Amino acid sequence: MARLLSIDDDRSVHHLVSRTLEDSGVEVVPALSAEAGIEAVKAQAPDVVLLDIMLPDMSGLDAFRLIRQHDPRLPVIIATSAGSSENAIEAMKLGAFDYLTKPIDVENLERLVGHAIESRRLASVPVGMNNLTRPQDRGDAFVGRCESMQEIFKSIGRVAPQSVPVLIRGESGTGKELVARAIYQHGSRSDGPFLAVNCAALSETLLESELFGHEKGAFTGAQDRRIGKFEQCNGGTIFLDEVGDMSPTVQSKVLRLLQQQTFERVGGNSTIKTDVRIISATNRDLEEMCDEGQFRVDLFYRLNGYTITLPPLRERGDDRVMLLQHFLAGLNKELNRDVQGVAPDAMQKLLDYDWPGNVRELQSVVKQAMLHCSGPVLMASALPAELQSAAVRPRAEASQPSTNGMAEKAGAAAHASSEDEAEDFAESGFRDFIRSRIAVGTGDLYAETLAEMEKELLTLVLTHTSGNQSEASRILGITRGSLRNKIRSNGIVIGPNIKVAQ
Ligand SMILES: Nc1ncnc2c1ncn2[C@@H]1O[C@H](COP(=O)(O)OP(=O)(O)OP(=O)(O)O)[C@@H](O)[C@H]1O
Repeated sequence: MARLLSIDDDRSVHHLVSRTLEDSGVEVVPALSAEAGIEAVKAQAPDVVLLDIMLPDMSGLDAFRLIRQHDPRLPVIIATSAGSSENAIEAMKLGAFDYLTKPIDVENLERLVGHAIESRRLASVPVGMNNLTRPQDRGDAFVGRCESMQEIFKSIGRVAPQSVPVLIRGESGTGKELVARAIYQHGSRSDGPFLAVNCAALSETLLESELFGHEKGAFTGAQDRRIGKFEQCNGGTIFLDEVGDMSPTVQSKVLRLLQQQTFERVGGNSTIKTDVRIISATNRDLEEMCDEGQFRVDLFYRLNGYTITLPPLRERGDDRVMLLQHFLAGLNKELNRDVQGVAPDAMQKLLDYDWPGNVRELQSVVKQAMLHCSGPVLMASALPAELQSAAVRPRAEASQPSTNGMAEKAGAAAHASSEDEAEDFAESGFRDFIRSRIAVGTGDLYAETLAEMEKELLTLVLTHTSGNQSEASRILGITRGSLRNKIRSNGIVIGPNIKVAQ
């Protein structure tokens, strides 16, 4: 659960903030003075601070400086009354996350707190580049053992300590944001801020103002001066995601910033200097965009001080099985489940699929499948429709996992179809099934046997009760709801004959 520390001498503000954030699952810790707030920063490890600029015992700006000394990455949102926005702007220049004017607009508060918590995650949750699946570890594991991912990890290590701009390329969902965070965390600016901006998520005007700030009255709705991310991020690292989506105006301002580290706020005359490292990412073909005049060639070369290109998931061989196990372990914890393995036919479908959405899609498929199946084994019938209908690629073309380590389990499973196994199990019985799986070199026998036993058990009992589910649930000693889920997840069809759908 995320935690917000609200530092304000007005109790009604704490009340309002708690009520507003109740449904977002954010815990609110109140502090009535700057001193109490600074103590709470140390003792309670909040993820975000809402700091009133007018406090009884200290100026908000001084309190902000002390908070920064303790935790330079903690996002602080300044709350200011109308007329005292100059102080808030000053705090923004010093690196505050954003500011709100009182009376607090609850929608704005909710939005800003959401952004701040996400920003805290990006900057502070460590990205562990190791091959071990240890869901108990704090942080996000960056899983990859195949050669191309090992090269990526080396590249991150090589480029992180230098201040050169890095361009991260790769299809959607391949882990570009993880790479950006790893570069920041392993770099020489890791004590400075890390701010991420998605260039595709904002209109041209809003993106320009988000990056460079604006002066009061620069455009309709610009009621106050606003400090942009480049100014706020002085001394830090900025992550420009979807950089191919910047308009020509923004492109030329970013180019100048890269060349001279200077810019002007929108509607402003004074030139501002900033020292920011730029990491950018895209899944677009920037060379083609340059050829077509949609992206500035000089900007492309500037951003591209060093390139890291992530391979698509379908080309990562054994890593697919490792990632699958990694997500299963994490989701078991998150969903309070105990799924221990993947049925052979489900594994085959997972390996045959092309994964256009890459690692993000795999993560979401595993979650959906876990929500659909109730047993200890992830069954093929629980997989979403796109995997059920995916054309099976010829084995020689598909990048199949090798037959050692984790992948052996899936590799072995690939040698026998689910129908063969079901028949084996029914006709030759339990022992023969186990012997035959050992003979083909399985490394996942526990899960395979439980999966087959569950299908067999349900089919036999439902046949005995002629499809009567109340009677079957009584015999099995499980609730009717649980039986219904198991029937669905095992693909059991109740008709004149009780059978497992093929
Ligand atoms: N190698 C990996 N190990 C563990 N998790 C990964 C790996 N690669 C990606 N992920 C996870 O997959 C999800 C998508 O990754 P990420 O957001 O970094 O991709 P992206 O390339 O930036 O996507 P997009 O192009 O859509 O912005 C995240 O939840 C991330 O933690």
